[in-house]
Amino acid sequence: MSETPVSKIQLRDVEKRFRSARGDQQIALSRLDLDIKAGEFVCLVGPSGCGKTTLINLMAGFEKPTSGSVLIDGEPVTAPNPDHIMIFQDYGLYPWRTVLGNVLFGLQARRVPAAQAREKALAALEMVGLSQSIDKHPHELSGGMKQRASIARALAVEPSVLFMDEPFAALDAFTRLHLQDELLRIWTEKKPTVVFVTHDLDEAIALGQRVVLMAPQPGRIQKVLEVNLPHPRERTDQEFATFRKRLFTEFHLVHQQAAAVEYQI
Ligand SMILES: Nc1ncnc2c1ncn2[C@@H]1O[C@H](COP(=O)(O)OP(=O)(O)OP(=O)(O)O)[C@@H](O)[C@H]1O
Repeated sequence: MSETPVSKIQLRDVEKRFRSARGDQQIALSRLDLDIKAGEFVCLVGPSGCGKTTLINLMAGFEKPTSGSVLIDGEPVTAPNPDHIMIFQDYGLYPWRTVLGNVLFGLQARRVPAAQAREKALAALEMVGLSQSIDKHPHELSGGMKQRASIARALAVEPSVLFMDEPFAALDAFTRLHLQDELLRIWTEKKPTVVFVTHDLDEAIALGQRVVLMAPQPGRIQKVLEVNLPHPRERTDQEFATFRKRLFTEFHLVHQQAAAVEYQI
């Protein structure tokens, strides 16, 4: 597989409001600015309801901003783009297709000639370690294998951006660590731009070049931290522990502020 094209993402003064069931407006994201470099790996963290999913949905074109602009490579994002792939927590595999059939799907949709599509699909499956399971159906796979299949399906079409919304949240700790390492290996090799939402601060530190800490009410960026730790990042290293302490301290502050707003302390 060749190296993936990469894209840069710019958000300028982005606001997103939703109308609640009662009819009043809720500000999910307020006046948000963010620049993500081409080929960068950025993690979004923050307490529940701070707008992480809303933000990634805006970048992926599933939602439109109420005001402000979301640009990828200078073009406004107005709809989902086949070169910008979203990977969800629930895998999104077609149960009636085999693993290979699932990975072929996106290539067939792009009318890639059959032989070339098969070659690309097999290469992507090899990359995620699923070469032995290409004829299985999703119900025959473990959670980790399903998520690997969905990553292979995304990689096969060589996306310029990978959006990942808590992709490993449903997996056990061992599988999760393993897939984090695999994702990093693939990113190092292919270098797509990656935007990764997680609740797990350790996961964000292990993966991200930058960690974007968000705060709620209204959803906004509280702090952007550069993770200046070389790969592979050992979760037991002193530098990792030091960074973790910094991020947890910041996270704690966000929580305290959110609680103060909620309970009007
Ligand atoms: N379609 C919608 N209609 C109305 N309100 C919405 C909608 N989507 C999100 N919201 C609201 O916007 C805010 C941000 O939600 P969002 O799901 O983006 O947060 P999050 O940080 O991803 O939360 P979590 O970590 O719990 O997944 C929340 O208050 C949520 O209730």
